[in-house]
Amino acid sequence: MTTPVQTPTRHEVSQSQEDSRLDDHSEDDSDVNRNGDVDRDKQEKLEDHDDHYKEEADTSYSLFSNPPNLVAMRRQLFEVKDEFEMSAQEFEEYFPFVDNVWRKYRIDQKDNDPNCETFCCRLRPSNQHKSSTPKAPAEGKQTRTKRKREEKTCPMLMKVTYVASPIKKVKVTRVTAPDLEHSHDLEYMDHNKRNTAIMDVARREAVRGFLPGSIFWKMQQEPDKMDEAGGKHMKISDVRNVQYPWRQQNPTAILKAHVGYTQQRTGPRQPKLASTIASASAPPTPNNGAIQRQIQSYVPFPLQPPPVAQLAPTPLPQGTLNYPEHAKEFLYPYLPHIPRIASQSRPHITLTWATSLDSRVALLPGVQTAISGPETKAMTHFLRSQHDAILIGVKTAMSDDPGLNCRLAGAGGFGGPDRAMQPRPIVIDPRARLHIHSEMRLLRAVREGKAQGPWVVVGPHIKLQPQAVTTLKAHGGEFLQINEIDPYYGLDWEALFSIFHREGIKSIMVEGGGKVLSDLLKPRYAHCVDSIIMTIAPTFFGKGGVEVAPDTAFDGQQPIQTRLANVKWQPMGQSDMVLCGQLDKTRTQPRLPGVQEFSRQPASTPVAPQHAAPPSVLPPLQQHAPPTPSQGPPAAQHNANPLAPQTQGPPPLQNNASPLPASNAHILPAPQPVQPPRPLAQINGASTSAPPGKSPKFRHYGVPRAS
Ligand SMILES: NC(=O)C1=CN([C@@H]2O[C@H](COP(=O)(O)OP(=O)(O)OC[C@H]3O[C@@H](n4cnc5c(N)ncnc54)[C@H](OP(=O)(O)O)[C@@H]3O)[C@@H](O)[C@H]2O)C=CC1
Ligand SMILES: Nc1nc(O)c(N)c(N[C@@H]2O[C@H](COP(=O)(O)O)[C@@H](O)[C@H]2O)n1
Repeated sequence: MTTPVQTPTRHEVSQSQEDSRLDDHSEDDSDVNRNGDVDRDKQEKLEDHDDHYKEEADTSYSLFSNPPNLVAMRRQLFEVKDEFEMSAQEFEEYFPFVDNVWRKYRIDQKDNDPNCETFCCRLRPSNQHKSSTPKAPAEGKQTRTKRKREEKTCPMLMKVTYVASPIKKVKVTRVTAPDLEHSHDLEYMDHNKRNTAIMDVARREAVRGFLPGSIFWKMQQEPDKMDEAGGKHMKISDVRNVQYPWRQQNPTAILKAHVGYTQQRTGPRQPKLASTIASASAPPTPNNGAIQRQIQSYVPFPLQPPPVAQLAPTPLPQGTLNYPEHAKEFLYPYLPHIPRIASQSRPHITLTWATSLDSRVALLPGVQTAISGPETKAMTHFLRSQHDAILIGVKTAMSDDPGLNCRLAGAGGFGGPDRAMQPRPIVIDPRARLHIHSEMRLLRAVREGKAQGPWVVVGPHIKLQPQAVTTLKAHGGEFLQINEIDPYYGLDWEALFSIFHREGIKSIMVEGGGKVLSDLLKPRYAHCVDSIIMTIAPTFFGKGGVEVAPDTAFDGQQPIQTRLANVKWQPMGQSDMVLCGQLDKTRTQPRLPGVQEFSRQPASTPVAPQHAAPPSVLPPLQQHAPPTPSQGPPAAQHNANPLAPQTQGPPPLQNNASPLPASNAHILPAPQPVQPPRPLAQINGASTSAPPGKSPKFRHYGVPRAS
């Protein structure tokens, strides 16, 4: 028998937290050049940088202390074929490995023998009344078990009799008839519920302040021990659950990583990048089990819906959407690209929303407003299927009561396998204002098997309602209490994204609302944002609508614009336009080239002094050379509506692997003959033709008003 691992004392825990804080060195993505290659110099610097990660000094120990013959003992305690005896100490050691199979069975008081305990299989139907609201799952149990349990029942009973002899021992006897078996195997129970012993392995590390991702990774380093202990189906969310009470007590603790975990995160920077990625799709080999599992857990949902043949023949729910194959090509360059994600320590971020022409996402605050037509709506659901998570602000959650799931044919709950293609909804709710109740659409969708449990991100020192915690957890959701929300400065998005990345979220689709999008459009977050996909509808909402607009930013004293690069436009449906692009991270153009062209002031023109732009604002004109015609795709591609019936095959596509066009030149009208520049005064509206002595009442643009 092995010695149980000592749980560290409170003092040891806090000491080790103090000793070993994990500095987060999120890299920006500029080390990956346009061809997707990692820049060598930058790579070397980053590798040096990584040496400064503070990890636990020695984490080379094993997390497991499995007793001998564990596989056989678990089997014996599961089947209870014949009566057998073991020492009471042994029973106490082995039983926690099978308590996901057995629970205590209440028998009548009169039959109660104080030396006997009866256990029934956890699938034995209970006589107690079942409440309609789901209960919080026991630690380590997956909520989806609930549905399976309703399908499967098992009558098995066993009895444990304590015998007082020189050494205390137990007699384990089957109560049910000898020919009666469990209606399921042991693996079925391991799949549905974790046993206490395997959860204790995670718990011991959790209370030492390790990151859930790191604990999970460390456990997977010993896959055989994990399997023999019944942990084959363990998930990172189990580790998070087991750490939850400790996190509540230690809200300010900065979690640390095991040696090797951070290297694993940054693994692709190491020379074996190509083979590591290749192994994600290779069949498992006997000696790469640990790596295989790890990579599988990081691979986002399948990028394509499963082939139709795999879909269940049952009728699809009402509202199931389809997005045609040929229309997807246009979006691919802007979607998460697994090898690229693997080379960065933050998730791929796509900002995507539907907007009016005056940049509003809703007619009024709190009013959910349909903007997208049916085709662009289906596109949104395709985008959802391509990301690990969807993120929204709490006001969107409160006003829209959204489902935030993927309703495309082939997604989990829409003809596809369990939760396939379903992203994790994430709500930013610093003050825990969202009322969590079982009838909200986010949770209803989970119960219907059509969504993942949502994560609600709250700020530090928030007292959570126990009922809200219970309800959320019962639906596979989580409250994530994080320090990266400051009540004054707001959220540190970069830090938050890096946390998500460590929690296994490798791509996030940010849907809104106005506040969240405006925040992420600020130049200071440009390095976190990979793509922008907007649906623009030909409508104005007016100034009372919910606006998406970053604050005006300055570079020194100069105002700077937030400009998109690598832009593609695509008409879609009756009247929508989809715009894809990336935030221009170079910020070399303080003004639109056209404005500079018009603003150039001929020496002879008199200019009203109050409207003259300070010359220093204007960089030299030649910096803005017009894009060469070869930079844009042919105009025909731009005009093709991908959702129009396909008569001659799909529209011409861009090669995903090639760099995106560097400008939006292809959407501009054909070049006009060059006109001599007009005087600045006309453009700025300081009409030089106002009657002498009178200042102009209105500003006029274009042709000066006749006096
Ligand atoms: N057309 C479209 O595509 C979409 C439209 N919408 C619409 O947008 C509207 C909601 O937008 P809006 O009112 O701007 O609200 P948001 O949904 O952006 O939520 C804003 C709230 O989220 C929290 N939050 C967001 N960002 C931060 C941050 N950086 N730091 C700290 N807290 C943050 C704050 O919560 P707290 O106040 O508690 O501090 C804040 O008030 C709805 O009407 C919805 O219908 C939404 C999504 C998409
Ligand atoms: N793509 C798009 N077009 C619109 O017209 C919209 N109003 C939105 N809104 C976003 O979608 C959420 C609703 O999602 P469910 O359909 O309930 O799953 C809403 O909350 C906004 O985030 N999007």
